Amino acid sequence: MTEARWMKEPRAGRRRTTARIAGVRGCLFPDGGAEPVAPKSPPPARDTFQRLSDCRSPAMERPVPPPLLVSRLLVSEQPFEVTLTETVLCWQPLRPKKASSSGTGHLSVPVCDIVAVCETEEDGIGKESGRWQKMPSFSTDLTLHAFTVYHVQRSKEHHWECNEVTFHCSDHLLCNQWVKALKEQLDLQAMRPKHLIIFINPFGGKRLGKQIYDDKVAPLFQLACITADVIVTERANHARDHLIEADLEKYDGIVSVGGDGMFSEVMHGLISRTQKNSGIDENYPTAELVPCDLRIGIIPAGSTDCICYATVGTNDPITSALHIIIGDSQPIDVSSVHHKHMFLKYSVSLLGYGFYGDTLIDSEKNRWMGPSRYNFSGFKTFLSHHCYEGAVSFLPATETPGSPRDPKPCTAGCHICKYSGDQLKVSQKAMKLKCIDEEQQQWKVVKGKFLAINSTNMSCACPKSPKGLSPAAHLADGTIDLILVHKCSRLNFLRHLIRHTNNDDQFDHAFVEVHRVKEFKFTPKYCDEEDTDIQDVGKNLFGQICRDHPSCSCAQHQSSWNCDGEIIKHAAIEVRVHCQLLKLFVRGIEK
Ligand SMILES: Nc1ncnc2c1ncn2[C@@H]1O[C@H](COP(=O)(O)OP(=O)(O)OP(=O)(O)O)[C@@H](O)[C@H]1O
Repeated sequence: MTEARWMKEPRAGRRRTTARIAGVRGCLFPDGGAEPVAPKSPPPARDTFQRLSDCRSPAMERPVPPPLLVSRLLVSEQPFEVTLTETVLCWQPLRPKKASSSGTGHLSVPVCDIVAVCETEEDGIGKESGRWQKMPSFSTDLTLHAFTVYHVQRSKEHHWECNEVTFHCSDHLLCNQWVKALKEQLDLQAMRPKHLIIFINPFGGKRLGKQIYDDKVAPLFQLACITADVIVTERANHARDHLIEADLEKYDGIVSVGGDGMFSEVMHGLISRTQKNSGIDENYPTAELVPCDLRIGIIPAGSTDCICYATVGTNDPITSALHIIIGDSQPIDVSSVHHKHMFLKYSVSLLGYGFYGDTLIDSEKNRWMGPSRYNFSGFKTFLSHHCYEGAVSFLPATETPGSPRDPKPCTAGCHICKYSGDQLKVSQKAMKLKCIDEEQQQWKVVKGKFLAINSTNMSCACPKSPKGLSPAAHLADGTIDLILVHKCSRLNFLRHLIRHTNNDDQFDHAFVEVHRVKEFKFTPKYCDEEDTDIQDVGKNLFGQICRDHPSCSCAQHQSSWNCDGEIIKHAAIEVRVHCQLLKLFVRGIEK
């Protein structure tokens, strides 16, 4: 790996806020201007939850660590006292009034938010203007010594940008000392990936995946010295098949460039590979799946990018690339879907029968329309107003704090997810020891005619529905929010759908019920002929309900399940959540 040195042209994804400077002021410390660096042993790797508390307010919440380096350097032609500790780089103006007009804006950056540090080549010629810049009178040397720190800058609506600040030093030795000290601190950020495998779907969304990666993401990875094996997919399931066979030992993470379907493919490859390595049979519905070690990053380049939006708060490729670079890590729950004793799919966002299943089936016929196919097919499905008769059996999540009606959403560092993750692991072990039979737990059954049956593992927020289908769903608490929309008039259903796009409570309707569950099963009233055992279950559940009532508008046929944007043909399914099975290069939505 070579260090990236490409600071001549400002590129997409990096914002330069500091003015070029043309002079240096002598340092006050006799040994070249820097206080000595005390050698430290590396801190243990910490997950995003722990590192978030470091980043929030290092000075207020914990004792201030001793400085590793202190120097007087120039930033935007103004003298600053610059201090580096294990957790923060800060620069205090020595002439505060002038500093406020210098435009630097940022006076400290947590070390965990630093993307890269590079020595900057300066020769007294303003590289942007091409003209000589005004030199301060004390400068005797036209060759300047500077280094640039690239760091995460929060922008509006959860967007992150890569900002940069350039520090000018009196001599090369001091400059080297700073670059070395900063790089040493970056090397201690043990959660950061160094080598990635990247899959790009060239046909997802508006077919811009390759361009988005080349223009916005690759330069940032290069800056952060992240190397990558890039595979542009040539067919559907290319990424999944590759992951099942490839040597994954050499990678620190996997990146999916595309939409939710592409992410789903990568996720299936990784989960199946992990189970294969551990000798777990995915077809066994109650198998305890083994959590995946590698994290997955999502560079949004699809039509909806719901999974990215619901875990980051925006679908912006640069923001996602920066979360990958700084090594964020957020566990997420995954549901497994089985039909009888056959594994069908995994799901992390929406599993929807009826309205969302029918919309997906129709939208697949209209792929040529691009992302607008979802609006078109959604409208058609709404007009058709099909409802489907069946029975939903579910196991309520009783040990988990929180409810789908909570006013507060799951955010970065969520205590419920952390607590629930720990608790569920303990209770799973206890369950194994005591051999508690699931039959002993309290299953509930809801029979009826449904316009939609939706199960969500996360809020499922997306630009069209900023709060999502289940605004209080948690990313990693080991539960599913099960939303049952019973048969109602078109107008009422429209009212319910509209509430997904505004701040009104979409569950506050008599025909909508929502449950937080660990498992559920759906048995349609009308089954395929080969599903004889499901027909038997159906006979027990339904008797003669509705059989001779064509006017009730129940479709005699079945709908399909929309599983994270992929179609599942079987209507009768069993779904079970696996707490924190997967990790993403995100931190959840920041407050
Ligand atoms: N080279 C390829 N040719 C055809 N299909 C591909 C290729 N690579 C991946 N796919 C498949 O394309 C499907 C859709 O991709 P993707 O999710 O990236 O875009 P999208 O459907 O437009 O976005 P979203 O899922 O967010 O709505 C995925 O199921 C994936 O398996």
